[in-house]
Amino acid sequence: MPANASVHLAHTRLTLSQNRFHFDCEFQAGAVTAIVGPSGAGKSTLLNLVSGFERPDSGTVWIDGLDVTRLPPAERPVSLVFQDNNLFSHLDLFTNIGLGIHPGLRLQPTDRVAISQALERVGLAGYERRLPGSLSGGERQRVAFARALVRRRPVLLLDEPFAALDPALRSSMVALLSDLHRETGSTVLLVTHDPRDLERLAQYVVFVDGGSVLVEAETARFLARRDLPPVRDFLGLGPQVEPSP
Ligand SMILES: Nc1ncnc2c1ncn2[C@@H]1O[C@H](COP(=O)(O)OP(=O)(O)OP(=O)(O)O)[C@@H](O)[C@H]1O
Repeated sequence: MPANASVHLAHTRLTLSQNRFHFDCEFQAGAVTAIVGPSGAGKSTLLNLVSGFERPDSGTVWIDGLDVTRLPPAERPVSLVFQDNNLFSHLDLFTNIGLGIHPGLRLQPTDRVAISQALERVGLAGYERRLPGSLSGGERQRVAFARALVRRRPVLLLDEPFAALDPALRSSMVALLSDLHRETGSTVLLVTHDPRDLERLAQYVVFVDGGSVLVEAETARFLARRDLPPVRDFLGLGPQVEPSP
C-alpha cells in the first residue's frame, strides 16, 4: 500500500432530503488539506463521500486513481478520526486500537507491538488495559489518533478532531497531528471551524458553501482572498468596505 494517495471527487452529486450537494475537487497526495465553510455547508458530507458512508447519486470517487465509488467504507484505504472519537467504552484501549487493525481482533505479534508503540507515540505508554471512561477527553482523542496510526492507511480523514478540547489540549493535539503527518506522509483531509488551523497545519484549503466547493487553493492564496463574503465571514474580517468615489 502506498504511504499516501490522491483523492478526487469527480462531478459527485448527492441529495439528502432537501439538501443538494455537488462536489468536484481534488486533494493532493501527501498534503494536509483543510475543509472549511459555514455550518451546514456540506463539509462532513464531503468527508462521508470519501469514506464511503455516503454514496453519490452520480459521479465518481477516485482514491489513488482507483474508482472506489461502490466500495464499502471498510474496503477503502482510509482511516477516520471524529470529534467524539468513537471508542467502545466497555473495551480497553488495547482492544479499541486492535479493532482498527483487524475487526475480528486476529492480531499478529507485530500488531501487538505496533499497538503499544502507537500508544507510546501519542503519550499514553502503558495505558493498554485502561478503559476509555477513565481517560480525559484529550487522552481519548489521543487514543483515536493511535488507532488511526496503526491502520497505516494512505488517507486520514479528520472531522473536527479538536472541537471538544480546551485551548491548551487543542494546541498539543495540533502539534501531534503535525508531527504524525511529517512522519507518515499520509494524505490528510481535515474538517475544521478554526481559521488558525489553516496556517498551522494545511498546505491547501477547500472552502465549501451551499453544498459545493467555492474556493480550492493553496493556504496562502486562500488567506489572501478578500473578495468573497463567505470567506471574509470565516476569516472574521467583517464586510468589505467599498472605497468612496
Ligand atoms: N443523512 C442526512 N439526511 C438529511 N440531511 C442531511 C443528512 N446529512 C446531512 N444533512 C444535512 O445536510 C447539510 C450539510 O450537512 P453537513 O453535516 O455535511 O454540514 P457541515 O458543513 O459539516 O456542518 P457543520 O459545520 O455544522 O458540522 C445540513 O443541512 C444537514 O442537516
